[in-house]
Amino acid sequence: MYNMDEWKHVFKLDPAKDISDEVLDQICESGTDAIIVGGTDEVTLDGVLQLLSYIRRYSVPVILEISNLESVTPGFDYYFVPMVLNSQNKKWLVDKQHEAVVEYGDVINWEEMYAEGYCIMNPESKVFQHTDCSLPTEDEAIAYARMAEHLFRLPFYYVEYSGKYGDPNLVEAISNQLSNTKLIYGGGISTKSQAEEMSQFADMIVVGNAIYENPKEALKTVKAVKK
Ligand SMILES: CC(C)=CCC/C(C)=C/CC/C(C)=C/CC/C(C)=C/CC/C(C)=C/CC/C(C)=C/CC/C(C)=C/COP(=O)(O)OP(=O)(O)O
Ligand SMILES: O=P(O)(O)OC[C@@H](O)CO
Ligand SMILES: [Mg+2]
Repeated sequence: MYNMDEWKHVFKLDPAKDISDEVLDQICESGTDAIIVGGTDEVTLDGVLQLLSYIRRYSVPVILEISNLESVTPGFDYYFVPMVLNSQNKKWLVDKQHEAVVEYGDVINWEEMYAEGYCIMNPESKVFQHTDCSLPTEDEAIAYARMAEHLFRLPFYYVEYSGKYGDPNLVEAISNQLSNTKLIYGGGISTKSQAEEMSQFADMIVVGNAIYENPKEALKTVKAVKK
């Protein structure tokens, strides 16, 4: 339906956070390639449905990044399924996903599902703590990327700095290892120049918190990477 290979910029909206209709309209009309709906905690079915019905008035593709089973609903274009590669607890790597497939395996439309191998690099972030991660060294993060590409053949490897701007040198080093697996970078992008810098290396950049903190600047990140 859509060509994800061409996506360079996505906004991530958190169903647990308040946003005005005005900002939501601007996000949907910004020219971004897609909108991801997702967050770490307090993601409810009500919150997800509210965002979905609003975004659906626009033509922008909309993806649910699944954080819990209770908030999964039909109606999205795609579903991204996180697998946290640097979690110390296999619950966040494979068990939660396995539980979902045991229960709903017969009704899943696999064409809509895309796995994301997450490498979470900010120890201060909620998601790092929630999923019991350990901080990888640069070499270890590169090794996860190699596994994502060559062993697991994942569609996406997600370098996640949630809430903090990350290290462009690491993102560059990781990008040099990936050919088929797409590299997603997210975390702390709040200006045009940060968006430009990370999109030199990542296939797709994700802008989340800046939407809530400084929507005017967040909107400018779209043009910065899509010139
Ligand atoms: C379409 C349909 C109705 C289908 C029915 C069948 C069905 C239910 C299919 C689902 C199949 C499936 C395999 C589901 C997986 C279920 C699941 C619970 C997987 C676990 C995912 C996981 C590891 C979650 C942990 C949290 C996490 C990594 C979330 C990702 C998003 C993320 C990193 C958010 C960061 O949050 P952020 O915004 O930075 O946080 P702040 O609030 O601090 O800003
Ligand atoms: O909220 P920020 O820090 O922009 O991060 C975006 C995204 O990677 C969060 O999952
Ligand atoms: Mg967020």
